[in-house]
Amino acid sequence: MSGYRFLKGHGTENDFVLLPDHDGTIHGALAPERVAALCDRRAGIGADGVVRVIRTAALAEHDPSVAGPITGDEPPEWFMDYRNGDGSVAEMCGNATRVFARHLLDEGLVPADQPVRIATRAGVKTVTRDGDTFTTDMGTPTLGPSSTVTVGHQGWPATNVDMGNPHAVAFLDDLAEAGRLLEEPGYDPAVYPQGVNIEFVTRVAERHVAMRVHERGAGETRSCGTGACAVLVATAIADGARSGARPASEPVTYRVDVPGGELTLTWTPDDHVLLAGPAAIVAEGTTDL
Ligand SMILES: N[C@@H](CCC[C@H](N)C(=O)O)C(=O)O
Repeated sequence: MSGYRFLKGHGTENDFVLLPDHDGTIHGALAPERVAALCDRRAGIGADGVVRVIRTAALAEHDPSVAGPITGDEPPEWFMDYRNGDGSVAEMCGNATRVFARHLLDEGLVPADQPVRIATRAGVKTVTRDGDTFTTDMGTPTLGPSSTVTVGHQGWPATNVDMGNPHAVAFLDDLAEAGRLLEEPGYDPAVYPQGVNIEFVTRVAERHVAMRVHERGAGETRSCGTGACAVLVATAIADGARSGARPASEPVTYRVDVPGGELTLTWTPDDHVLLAGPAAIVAEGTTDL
């Protein structure tokens, strides 16, 4: 057998090709064309994004800018090098953190009895496991200026929530209003100069919402973990369950339904967002792509 190793995994059907490249010797700078070829759903393996599993020290050799967000005395050994399906680099992927942690645990690359610390371009994330549920501490959300998002001729006000990557959250009466999302929705490039992930949300019940997402660099996907975090923050503020600015005395928890499953989101009193959900590895093999 020739080629290099890959695994295929998903978190609530947000799917990824994992590339174990521990010392950064196989993929060098990981060309965007290779990422796009792997993610191609007809000519490739098919995925929303690629996750390179690489030692933090090895990636820092190719890309010194990754060292910035990973401060502290003990940087995690493993770096989640995330690329969108179009080959672009993304700072963060919430669903991929769970799949990444599961992979490290499955392969014995981290101790089984401790939380898994992962280095990312958006800082260090810690994942804990309880059976098949993986919970990632996604850190503190940042609110930005509101704007308008559009699909065709229809527009909605959107809450701006940064989870390490940018999000615009729009509330709809019915998720079908967003149409087929075959094209990128409109957004204000002055507010989002690096592009944006756009979430469309509708209320289901108290502390329970459903969402669809159009991801930057991937199109409409079946789930988005950082998007679900942004939805929690926007909804909790809209519901008066939490103020963006004021510390809270109690955690606020929402169920967020995505087309690919269900996520549980908690905004803690100390202003962290916890993302909980499943993570699966479904295949592995080798590829020449
Ligand atoms: N699906 C991910 C987010 C992936 C990156 C995003 N498309 C971006 O460009 O910011 C998630 O689960 O958070």
